[in-house]
Amino acid sequence: MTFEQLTRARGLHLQQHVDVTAQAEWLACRVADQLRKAITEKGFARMALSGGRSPQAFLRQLAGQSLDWSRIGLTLVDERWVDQHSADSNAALLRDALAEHWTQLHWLPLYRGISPAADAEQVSAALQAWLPFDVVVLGMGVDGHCASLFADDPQLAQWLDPDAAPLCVPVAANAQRLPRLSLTPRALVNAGLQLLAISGEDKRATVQQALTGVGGLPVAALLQPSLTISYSPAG
Ligand SMILES: O=C1O[C@H](COP(=O)(O)O)[C@@H](O)[C@H](O)[C@H]1O
Repeated sequence: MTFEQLTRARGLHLQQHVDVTAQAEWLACRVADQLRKAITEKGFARMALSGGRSPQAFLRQLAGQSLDWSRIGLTLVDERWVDQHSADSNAALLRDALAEHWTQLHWLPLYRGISPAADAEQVSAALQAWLPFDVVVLGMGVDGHCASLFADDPQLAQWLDPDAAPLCVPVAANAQRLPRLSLTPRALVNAGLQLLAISGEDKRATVQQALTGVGGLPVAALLQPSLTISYSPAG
């Protein structure tokens, strides 16, 4: 089956873009519309965004949207356990991209500087009052990790449990990566708007593999029928 056929068969939506610029514009408009809708209906909106290298163009476009930022709560789907001065901080990526709105919006940090386990507990408690999110924008590594849910994490099965997983979990360091904090599918599914933004043939091949159920890829746990996959060829 082709990628298009597979996504359709699994009940997912697929939005394809001619390039990363068109993708960033579409994502920003779609996210802004959903935030406005939530603000109109409830008086506030809450969203969780991804870090990494991919979201920069989307975040720049989002910063240019006309929104009442004082009614928007923002957090991350994952974070390296580093403070916001580190080049590895996902919080710094969002803060820099949304600098003009930062003092208005309500920021819920994942990193709190106590310990990964204690920080995850604090975030899980805080998220109780935030869920379900109005908007979740996921990214994905070419290895199929999503948020900071990694295939080689010995605790992955625990973190993917849709009923019993904590909302935010500490992800242990290994030779390849720093300690991290990650939201789990229990926190990330059921959002009003759920997007997975990927770019490039290699990431598309990874999602295709996850859709066929091969390889135990963490992203597979998030490929729910309410999800829209936004795809562009690499820029
Ligand atoms: O580690 C991470 O990687 C993924 C993908 O990042 P990218 O650099 O390939 O865009 C990202 O979604 C996640 O938030 C980040 O912490």
